[in-house]
Amino acid sequence: MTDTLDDLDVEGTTVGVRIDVNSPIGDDGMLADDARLRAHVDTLSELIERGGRVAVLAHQGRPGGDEFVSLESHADRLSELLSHPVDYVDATFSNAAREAVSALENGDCIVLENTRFYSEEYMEFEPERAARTHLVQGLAPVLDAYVNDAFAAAHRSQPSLVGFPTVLPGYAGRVMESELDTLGSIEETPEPRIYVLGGAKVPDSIDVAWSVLEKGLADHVLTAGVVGNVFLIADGVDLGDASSDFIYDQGYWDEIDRAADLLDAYGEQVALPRDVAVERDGQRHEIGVNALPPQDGEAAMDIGSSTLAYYERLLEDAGTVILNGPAGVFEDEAFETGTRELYNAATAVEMSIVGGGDTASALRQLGVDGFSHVSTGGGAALRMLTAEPLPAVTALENGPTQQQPADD
Ligand SMILES: Nc1ncnc2c1ncn2[C@@H]1O[C@H](COP(=O)(O)OP(=O)(O)OP(=O)(O)O)[C@@H](O)[C@H]1O
Ligand SMILES: O=C(O)[C@H](O)COP(=O)(O)O
Repeated sequence: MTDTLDDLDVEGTTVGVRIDVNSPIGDDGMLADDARLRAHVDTLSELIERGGRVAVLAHQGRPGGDEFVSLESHADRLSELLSHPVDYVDATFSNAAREAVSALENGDCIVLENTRFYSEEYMEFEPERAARTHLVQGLAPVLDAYVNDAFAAAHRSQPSLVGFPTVLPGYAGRVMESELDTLGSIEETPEPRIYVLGGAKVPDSIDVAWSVLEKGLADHVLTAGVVGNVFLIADGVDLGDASSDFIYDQGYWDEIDRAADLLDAYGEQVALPRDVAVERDGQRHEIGVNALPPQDGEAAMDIGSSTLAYYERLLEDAGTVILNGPAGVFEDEAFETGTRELYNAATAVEMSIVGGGDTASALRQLGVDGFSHVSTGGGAALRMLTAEPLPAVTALENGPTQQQPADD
């Protein structure tokens, strides 16, 4: 169990708060979607209202990527969402950062620079080593406590996530607390338990499928999206050149053998699409698996209505459903049906849990809601849903094992 904000004496305490606001960025280099910022409003408002001195730490994008930008527009948007001034400081652990943090008064909030502007932050370390990085050694001396609210990054063993709680008392923020409460007790959720694996991250999904079937966590795994296409090919279905080329181009060709091995081991429990939707004459056209391959150039873009009916029947008996990844190319109106209908059917299950950032935005776009829990995390949620520990949570649970570096 980790301590939470209920265990922290906030007033007058200088708190480093790690949040996950890794978001889509527009062509102008500015924040294009604020969903992840909204998620942290409760934690930050509570710390501000309780008189904390709040220094926010977060990453944005990956080095070299288009979304690797500063957190200045995030700070502006946070200020609007919190209805409270939030200053931006373009430093993370230098003298300038330390001075800004030391100057905080009760109820003040600042956002420090993108942690990944600093190279060690993009590496994974054991917590003790992470605690010796420049970021932690530079900033920890001016902090009294560390709050981790960045559930969506908790599968990364990076300095801002595992280093600070190794030298400072650590607490789970409200997002982290709610995610751990729901996803941490997956073994106790009502059975039968069904995992629906769609989307495009085929290797991750196959890892999850193996893990939950081996551990006896899943009664059934339903496949959809690119994941479903890979399983169909593994089952000997000819999906045609367009879908096969797509899978090959994504570097997922070897996954077909892994999917085939999984079908050999757990075929009874793994459900495959019975039909797919392609684009023909500018319209959605459904083809039964027995009538495949499609015509030249046609790709399987969604699951079809027979698959939906089949999956809906399986979901009727489920106690818990865990879903990750859209069932098709939901961005295209002709191929959003599978995702909308399947996820709608899932909301009727006693316990319905959704993981994945793209999935959450697909559901917002399609207007589907009513789930028991929509996770803020993609990779982190998947890892928890297979009952695997998250390094950042383990570091919080273990508590400080090293002395806080001194401010000299
Ligand atoms: N049949 C298909 N062919 C091609 N692309 C597909 C197909 N089905 C789904 N997709 C694509 O999968 C993408 C989303 O998959 P992804 O695995 O990234 O979702 P996610 O797990 O919610 O994401 P994350 O956790 O990274 O936020 C969408 O862009 C969608 O268009
Ligand atoms: O968006 C995410 O899944 C988290 O912020 C982690 O980002 P990363 O995959 O770049 O480490």
